[in-house]
Amino acid sequence: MTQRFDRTALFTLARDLLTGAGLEKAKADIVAELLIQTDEIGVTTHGISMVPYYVPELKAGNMTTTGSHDVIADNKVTMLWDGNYLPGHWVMTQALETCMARAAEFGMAAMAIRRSHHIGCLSALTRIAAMRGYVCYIATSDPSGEWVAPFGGTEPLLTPNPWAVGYPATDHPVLIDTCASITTVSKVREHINTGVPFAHEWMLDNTGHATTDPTVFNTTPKGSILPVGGMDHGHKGFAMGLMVEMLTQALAAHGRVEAPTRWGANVFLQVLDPKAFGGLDAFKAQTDHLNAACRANTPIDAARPVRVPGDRAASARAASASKGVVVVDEVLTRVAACATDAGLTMPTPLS
Ligand SMILES: NC(=O)c1ccc[n+]([C@@H]2O[C@H](COP(=O)([O-])OP(=O)(O)OC[C@H]3O[C@@H](n4cnc5c(N)ncnc54)[C@H](O)[C@@H]3O)[C@@H](O)[C@H]2O)c1
Ligand SMILES: O=C(O)C[C@H](O)C(=O)O
Repeated sequence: MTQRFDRTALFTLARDLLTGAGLEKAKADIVAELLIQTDEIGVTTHGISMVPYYVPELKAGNMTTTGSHDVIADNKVTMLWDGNYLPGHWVMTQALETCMARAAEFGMAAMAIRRSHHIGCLSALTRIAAMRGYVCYIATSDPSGEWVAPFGGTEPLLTPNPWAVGYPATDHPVLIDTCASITTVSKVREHINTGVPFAHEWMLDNTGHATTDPTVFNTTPKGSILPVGGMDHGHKGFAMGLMVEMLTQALAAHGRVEAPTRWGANVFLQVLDPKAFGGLDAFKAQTDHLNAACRANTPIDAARPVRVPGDRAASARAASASKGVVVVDEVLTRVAACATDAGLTMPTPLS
């Protein structure tokens, strides 16, 4: 079940919950704005859903409430930052602005970031650069997290390790955003909270059997999420997961070697300026052509035409603007409990 809410009311609630837990207002404005934009593009697991997870982090001092990142290295086109466990959405807005400015000057820029806090939905971030005419790649891992076993193994060792590419097209950006595992930790938590098994065998129990049961996360020893490709060709998801850990931790010279125990995010960000290659118009001519050919492809099921990544985000944004922002019941229950704890009133649903 879902309900729709006014975006300003949801933004205000998210911002007030974050400032109430100690985050300085300028940063809370940015985090809350990006969380609501995430809900607006239909990624309900990583929108306002994250606030009840961030609040205890802020209160415990695990998510830093004030201050800035440190620049560890700056070679103009390549950079390394330390995020000091500041809110990932804030760190990423600073990193994106820096990389877009460098890409405008040099054609491309890449940055590794160590010790940010969680950066949320990657396509909400790549979309910022794609809307401004850039190609943007973002990958993230958490060197303190162990949720996904290497293919052929049974012990969780990696994180879901999402990577995303956003790039311009005429109608709306293409937003590819996918984990190296079949699903996310947040989705597993949602299924545990609602008691609903997965429709397919997306999990691996601690004896190496594929299962629909999300609660294998809670066994001792712990089960895990299967890599993309599952039991059949999970070597592909494992390969993607290794790539993301390398880009985000080896380039950041910080990762599992240091064995951090604090929830965090290492990031790799790359921005390319099509103007420094064949030009933005020529770029869009190619992406528009391929997108149109994909959408025109004869579908297996006429009721489910081919969609290009980013199409659903665009239609969800349009529906959010006209009808309000969707919040799923599982999220609403946790956000309402968080609001009650903070002495805040929940907004009234629109429908
Ligand atoms: N910050 C973090 O640590 C972290 C970790 C894991 C995931 N996440 C976020 O969680 C979100 C969900 O990740 P996910 O891997 O479950 O994504 P997903 O499986 O829902 O989608 C993966 C990709 O497939 C596309 N897609 C989905 N259905 C499609 C269809 N029928 N046709 C064409 N394209 C389709 C989506 O647009 C997306 O590009 C992402 O936004 C990700 O950034 C964040
Ligand atoms: O929530 C996390 O701990 C990581 C990530 O956002 C996920 O959902 O997998």
